Amino acid sequence: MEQSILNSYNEAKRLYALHGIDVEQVLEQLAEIKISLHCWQGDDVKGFLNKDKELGGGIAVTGSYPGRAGTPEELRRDLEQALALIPGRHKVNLHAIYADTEEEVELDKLEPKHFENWVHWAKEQGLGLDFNPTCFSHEKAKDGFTLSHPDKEIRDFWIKHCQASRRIAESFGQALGQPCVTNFWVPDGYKDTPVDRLSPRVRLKESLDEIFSEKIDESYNIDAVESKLFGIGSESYVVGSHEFYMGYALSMGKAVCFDAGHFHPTEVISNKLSSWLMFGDRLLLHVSRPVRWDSDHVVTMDDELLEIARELVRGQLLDRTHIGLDFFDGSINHIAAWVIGTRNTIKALLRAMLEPVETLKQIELSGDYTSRLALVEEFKSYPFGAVWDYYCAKQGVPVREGWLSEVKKYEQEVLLKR
Ligand SMILES: C[C@H](O)[C@H](O)[C@@H](O)C(=O)CO
Ligand SMILES: [Mn+2]
Repeated sequence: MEQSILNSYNEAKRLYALHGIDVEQVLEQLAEIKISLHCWQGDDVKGFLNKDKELGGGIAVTGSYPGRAGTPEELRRDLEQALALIPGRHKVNLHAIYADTEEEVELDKLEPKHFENWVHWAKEQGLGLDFNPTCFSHEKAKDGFTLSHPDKEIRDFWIKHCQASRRIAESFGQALGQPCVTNFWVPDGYKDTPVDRLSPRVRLKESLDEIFSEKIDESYNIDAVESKLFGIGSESYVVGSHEFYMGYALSMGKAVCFDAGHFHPTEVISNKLSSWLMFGDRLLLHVSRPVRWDSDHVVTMDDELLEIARELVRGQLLDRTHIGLDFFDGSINHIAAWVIGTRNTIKALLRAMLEPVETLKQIELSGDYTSRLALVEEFKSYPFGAVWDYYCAKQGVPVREGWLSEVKKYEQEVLLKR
């Protein structure tokens, strides 16, 4: 390790120690946190089943940056490249449409065997896997409804797909010795104001009940449900609203997935986590960045990211939280997007861990809001960057922007030749 990195780290360690913060211990804790890298950033949410299908479900990718992965091998190689530039050991989050198979298989007929290559790879790389049924970009979802569709035949197709997805997830958990988190998100909703808001919700609940009726050991698979305020084409009404899934998850013992882009523009998920975890057992995060709408921009070190990290750290909620990413930007290098978003998420957690939480809580309790504001603001310029640099070097990944030249090299040697 470069001497200058070590010197800066030692000085930072001394400053943090003055506030009772044990930096070595913080770094040990940080190394335990897994971030789930969403595979769909690598190919603009195309997938490998039904490749020719348009992206549906009211989500959109803009940009046509060259080099996106076109095969499972390319996607794995790209993920390896990204992971080599990110400190720590993490997970990869797959959608059902990323099945790696030569077979022409419908979504309701998917089996663990269609994901065997992913499992072998994950084992070899020491990664965990998470999973999602893909209830969009499909003929049977083209009118905007899936699990709450009025037509029972269509509903049954999606129920079977979700049941198949849970079995695949269970096989991941069994093979990899760590639970797979399966997230259920459906786009169902109306563009314009509906007359009947209740019936689709009754149908969605019934479908979910059927999907979850099969008992699966939570040491292999953990179910999460993801709400949304609106999507393209479902501006006026989404069946799986926040209130719907809060109620469903609480009554059924499921996790809630909070996507940072799925609420009103002035609403933040950081303010919701502690409330949920008072009543629910665990949560899933979709760390994303909405710009004016659910635009799924790459995660930056903005106030909300830091506030999410602080909530998890200050409330000791990390043990009950699964952290996943959910952004897709087709206008920049696909691997750089992963690296920027994931490094920022880890860095935000580190920053939050390097705050004098207990002192701040005491100050707040005593009513000394002047000191609270003063300390919080001063800590924003404490030398967390020196600790981050040391952590990256210790974990064997590039320090500071050193990763960028590696991505550019990979772009020249691999991506631009696709
Ligand atoms: C591809 C993901 O499942 C999707 O982004 C979902 O999680 C979501 O956030 C939809 O807006
Ligand atoms: Mn999401």
